[in-house]
Amino acid sequence: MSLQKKIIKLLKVKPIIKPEIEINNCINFLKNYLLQHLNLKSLIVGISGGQDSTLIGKLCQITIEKIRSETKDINYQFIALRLPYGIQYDENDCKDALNFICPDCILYVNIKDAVLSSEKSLKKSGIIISDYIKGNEKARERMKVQYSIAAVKKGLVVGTGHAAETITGFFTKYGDGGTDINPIARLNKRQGRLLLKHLNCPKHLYFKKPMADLEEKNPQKEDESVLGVTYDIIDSYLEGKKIDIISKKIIERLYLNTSHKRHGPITQ
Ligand SMILES: Nc1ncnc2c1ncn2[C@@H]1O[C@H](COP(=O)(O)OP(=O)(O)OC[C@H]2O[C@@H]([n+]3cccc(C(=O)O)c3)[C@H](O)[C@@H]2O)[C@@H](O)[C@H]1O
Ligand SMILES: Nc1ncnc2c1ncn2[C@@H]1O[C@H](COP(=O)(O)OP(=O)(O)OP(=O)(O)O)[C@@H](O)[C@H]1O
Ligand SMILES: [Mg+2]
Repeated sequence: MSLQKKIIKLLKVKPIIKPEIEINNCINFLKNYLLQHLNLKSLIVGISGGQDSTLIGKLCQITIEKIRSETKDINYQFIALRLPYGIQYDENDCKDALNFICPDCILYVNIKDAVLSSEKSLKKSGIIISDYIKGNEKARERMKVQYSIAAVKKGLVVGTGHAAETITGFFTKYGDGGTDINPIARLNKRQGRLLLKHLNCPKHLYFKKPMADLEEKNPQKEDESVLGVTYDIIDSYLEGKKIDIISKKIIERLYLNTSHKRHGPITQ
């Protein structure tokens, strides 16, 4: 079996999807998990103003509304987290995403002081972190805040990771990769876009160029410029299509180099 076929099988990506079916699949997946674990009462997602968190935020809000209506238990809630590092460049997109999602609750925690404090403490021990490493610290600080809130609010941290990120390892280990449940893991980037379109999301949110926006020296750097390959090509690869040989090599190298990110800690 070719590596492409193995990856597709492992990540469970379908070549063609029906958005309404995938939306219901995600909602039922989240709903069933919550109803099987009655100690959990909330879903928690960091909302960045980007495509993935807009989709997951909307799916979580719909799920919670459904559970509330079926169980008559008003304690179930969706908590959208604003987690900027200082001032966010795409603040307006974030507001638009929240208007689209209409979350039960919005909490705002600025992660800048915590990240700077961590950088300062490391410096005192002689460890100087680069702008790139500091970017990963931001992602881990966001993870930490989400888990603090989950602990207080009986929550489940919902991940926004999808197959185009998983295959390339394009996430911070134990940062945005550190979550409890990932409803869109089997979708690629353009399939996520299809779901948002079906949910009547404002176009500018799902046509926005994907960006991690973690580096201070390169604000709003597009993911594709870091990856060296476009999401469109990654998506085609994941759908089993034939792509050009250079892109295939880039994707498969990224996949093989990041295998440690797709499982738990290495044991003997
Ligand atoms: N072979 C190996 N076996 C086991 N563990 C290994 C390992 N190699 C490194 N490691 C560990 O992994 C660490 C490196 O992993 P990590 O800390 O993740 O760091 P790294 O993979 O270098 O950086 C994360 C990348 O994801 C991008 N990102 C982050 C967040 C969000 C998004 C987004 O748009 O979605 C993208 C970010 O821009 C960056 O390019 C090492 O410090 C080491 O501890
Ligand atoms: N400023 C932020 N505020 C809150 N959460 C954030 C912020 N930045 C990143 N996150 C969280 O980290 C996740 C990973 O970031 P990522 O950039 O992959 O996704 P996105 O911004 O939702 O979509 P896109 O990939 O299209 O930019 C986000 O989905 C979100 O949950
Ligand atoms: Mg983003």
